[in-house]
Amino acid sequence: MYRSQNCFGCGPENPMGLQLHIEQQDADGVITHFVSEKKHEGWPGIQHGGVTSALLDEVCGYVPNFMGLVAMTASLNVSFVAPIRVGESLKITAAPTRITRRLIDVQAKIVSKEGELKAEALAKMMVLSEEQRALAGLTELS
Ligand SMILES: CCCCCCCC(=O)SCCNC(=O)CCNC(=O)[C@H](O)C(C)(C)COP(=O)(O)OP(=O)(O)OC[C@H]1O[C@@H](n2cnc3c(N)ncnc32)[C@H](O)[C@@H]1OP(=O)(O)O
Repeated sequence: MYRSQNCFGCGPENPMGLQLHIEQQDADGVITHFVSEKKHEGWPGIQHGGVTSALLDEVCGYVPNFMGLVAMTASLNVSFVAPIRVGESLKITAAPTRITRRLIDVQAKIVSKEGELKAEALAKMMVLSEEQRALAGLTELS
């Protein structure tokens, strides 16, 4: 399990970030909660799609992270199913659908408090080799 204090998604020291607190839900799944604020707006009153994508990306990143693996998002395919209103409380989950040595496929979802599906994503998380970790400058993680 690795932490990055300044991570845009989960870093507690990033004042511009989403400051998500992500927990392990079961063996491999993860969960977090988020309330959309005015600063996350795109169209008036509606959460920006980039914020939605960042929420999904972050929970996908925590699936390999909880497995003790350093991985990066190789691809993220997002479906924006229904508008997310400013002020809405959201539940965000992710779980692996396929695990191989180098690639972990992850499915993530955002649902409202009432259980309405708002967005979903399929991500391919690439487990970094030692060489790729060094190239990315990620050898000193703790
Ligand atoms: C605690 C903090 C949590 C943080 C969560 C946030 C997560 C993020 O947002 S990470 C940031 C965004 N992502 C990035 O910046 C990644 C940028 N991309 C890269 O660094 C590289 O493209 C990387 C590492 C993904 C893949 O590197 P590359 O050298 O192409 O991989 P390589 O080792 O050669 O490929 C391995 C296999 O994967 C396949 N592959 C590579 N990319 C992809 C892809 N996008 N989709 C599918 N397959 C892929 C290759 O074809 C290859 O297959 P095979 O072995 O059958 O030939």
